[in-house]
Amino acid sequence: MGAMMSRFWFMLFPAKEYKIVVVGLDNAGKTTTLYKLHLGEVVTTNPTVGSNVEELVYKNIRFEVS
Ligand SMILES: Nc1nc2c(ncn2[C@@H]2O[C@H](COP(=O)(O)OP(=O)(O)OP(=O)(O)O)[C@@H](O)[C@H]2O)c(=O)[nH]1
Ligand SMILES: [Mg+2]
Repeated sequence: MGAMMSRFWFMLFPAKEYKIVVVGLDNAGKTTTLYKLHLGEVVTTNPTVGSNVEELVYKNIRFEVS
């Protein structure tokens, strides 16, 4: 029921979408910040090879953060 209501809500009021690219020096905390926003907790990280991409939803706004 909740999932159906949620789908109906997003059909009526589609989420705005933004793409955000986070850049910074090595070891600056980019991955830590991304996963804190995504998971709500501080995770143990390793130096990123390539990039991390996650989708976050905040106040009906969808962010693709990489
Ligand atoms: N003290 C402190 N340490 C942090 C903070 N944010 C991240 N760190 C630590 O800094 C180190 C590097 O964090 P990452 O998130 O991996 O940094 P990054 O910018 O993604 O690094 P690269 O992927 O190598 O470019 C980790 O040991 C984190 O635990 C912070 O706000 N305070
Ligand atoms: Mg990283």
